[in-house]
Amino acid sequence: MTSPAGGGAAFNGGGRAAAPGLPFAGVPPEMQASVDRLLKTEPEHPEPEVVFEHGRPDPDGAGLSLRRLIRPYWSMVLLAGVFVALEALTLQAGPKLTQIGIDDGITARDSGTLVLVAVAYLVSLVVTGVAQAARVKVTGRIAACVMNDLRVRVFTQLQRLSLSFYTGEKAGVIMTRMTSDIENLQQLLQEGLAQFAVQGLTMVVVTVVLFTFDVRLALITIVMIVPVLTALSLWFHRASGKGYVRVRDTIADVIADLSESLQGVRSVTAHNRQRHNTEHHRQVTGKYYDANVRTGRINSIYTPSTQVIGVAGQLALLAIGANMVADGELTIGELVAFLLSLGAFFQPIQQLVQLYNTYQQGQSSIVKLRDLLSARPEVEEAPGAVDLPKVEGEIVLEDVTFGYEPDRPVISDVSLDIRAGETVAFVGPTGAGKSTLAKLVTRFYDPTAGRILIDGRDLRDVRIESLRRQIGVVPQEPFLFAGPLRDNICFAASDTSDDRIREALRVVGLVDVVERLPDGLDTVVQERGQSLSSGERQLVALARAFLAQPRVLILDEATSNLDLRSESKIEEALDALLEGRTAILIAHRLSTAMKADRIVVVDEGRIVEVGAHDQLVAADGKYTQMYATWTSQAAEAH
Ligand SMILES: Nc1ncnc2c1ncn2[C@@H]1O[C@H](COP(=O)(O)OP(=O)(O)OP(=O)(O)O)[C@@H](O)[C@H]1O
Repeated sequence: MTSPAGGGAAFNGGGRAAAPGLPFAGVPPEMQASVDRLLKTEPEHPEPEVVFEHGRPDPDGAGLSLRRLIRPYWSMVLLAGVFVALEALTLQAGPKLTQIGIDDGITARDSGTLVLVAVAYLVSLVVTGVAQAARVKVTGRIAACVMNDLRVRVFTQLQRLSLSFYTGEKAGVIMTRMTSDIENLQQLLQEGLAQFAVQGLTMVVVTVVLFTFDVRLALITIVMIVPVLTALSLWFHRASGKGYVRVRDTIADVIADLSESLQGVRSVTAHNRQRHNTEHHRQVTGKYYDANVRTGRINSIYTPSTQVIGVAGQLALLAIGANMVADGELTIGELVAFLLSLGAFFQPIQQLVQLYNTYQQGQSSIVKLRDLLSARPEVEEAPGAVDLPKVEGEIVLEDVTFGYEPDRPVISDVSLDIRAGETVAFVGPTGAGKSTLAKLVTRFYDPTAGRILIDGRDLRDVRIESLRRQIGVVPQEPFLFAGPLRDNICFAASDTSDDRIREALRVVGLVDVVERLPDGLDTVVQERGQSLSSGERQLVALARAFLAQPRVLILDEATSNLDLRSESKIEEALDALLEGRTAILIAHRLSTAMKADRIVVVDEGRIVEVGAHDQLVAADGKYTQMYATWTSQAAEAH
């Protein structure tokens, strides 16, 4: 489960000398000893179990709870418990030792006892300090382990969920699950729970100590102070509980707004929306500010009030106790010890109430995370799903109906046979449902009625991974990841040789572009591929598809951002790419559609015409009109 040291493997060169001219090729021998020493001090990083399978949802997502999260680390929890008990006990030795020091040392003029008490006091302080340090270390380790497990689980779940989840939930809100919700839990595990135990135990110990000093004084304390303190604490608990819910909700809004404006930065700049966005963000952060001020105000009332009650109580008890000392019912040492313990009695009450809020925040984060981890992907792999063997590529749609919202179908009763190796173009007006049909074929969504077959097998009966391996998609706006261009090109086939990459570059006409880049294939592409033009990004996506060699290819306006020269340059590449494969082209330009064996005209979610270009032009239907408009526009442009 554990590896010797994080990142150690990269440095275990056994003192190999750096190759000349390559300063970072290895660790220089004179530094190896220091590196080994450093690695020994590195903490062990447990390897979280990474299991990703479409058909295996999070096994414990619906039952997520604090208890289950810490259960794998029970031995560390036990150890922390021992340190907590030790800390709570030794903390309370002080007042008792003070009493002995005063009564048996100072009053009795016994310097030996006084020295002994002083030494014992020192030892108790050292033990408290050591126990505290050990407890913090162990709880810190537990929190780090649990958080690491949880982060991997949440990320794996996010990879598993279907596209519908991402259209229904704001990216920023999903981010808060990974940031503030997990951080809340971290705080709870690292300090909260242990403090809860320390303070709880302290209260019990102090109550017992107060009663052993003097039963009457202890009873007076409980009758006089506890009801007032309880009432105040109940108010605080309710008020701050509400306050923290507001804080949590408003921070989610702040992150959501920030993430959206970062993603839409181009549109914001182009439409001069900066001022509007700044004002909007000010309002959103204003609500967060208000929520924080509110909780601050509640804290500012509670903490000093409890202190005033504490001091008033101590004063009253000092007066009562002084009388008892005068009457000879109590020694001075006992009174001082009682008053000291009284101080330690108020603090845990105050802290416990505040900690309860940390606990509540952690619990509400657990609820949110549980919702996320127990969400079932809308496109779910059937338990008996089988690996799809290498397909010929025949695709059949049988009476397919689908709507993103169940009561608003965007595809109605569509039936279509696409032969293996055939190229079919989907054309039709904006919003007709062309891309939706393509998404159904790749099983990004499942039809609400009807079925889709590939080589005679229902898509729902095959394993999703084996299906997607054989279906390549080149989207209109391909996404490039921050990192070397090479990795982006080999996205679907990571162990591709440089020769194959070069061939792909040549075929799609990217050679010139790569040659112009400062580091060629190793040039680092910025996030989302912002440092490349949109046409170049489309070429990268075509190269990806070329390397993946899928049996079925879906090109969603895949060449729409290329100029005519580039498009004609890759025409041959496209022919090579489509050769022998089943292909679906979603086309706005009829010049692209004309390349297809058959054209499918989609309108308002239905197929209205199917046929070869010449047939459809002659049919005097929807396509004839589209073609007439297109030719007249082309003539005008000419
Ligand atoms: N995620 C979604 N949630 C809800 N409705 C959606 C979603 N995606 C698309 N739609 C709706 O479904 C309908 C079909 O959209 P689709 O993207 O398939 O059209 P299209 O024919 O590909 O259009 P275009 O040519 O403009 O790309 C549209 O009315 C659209 O508003």
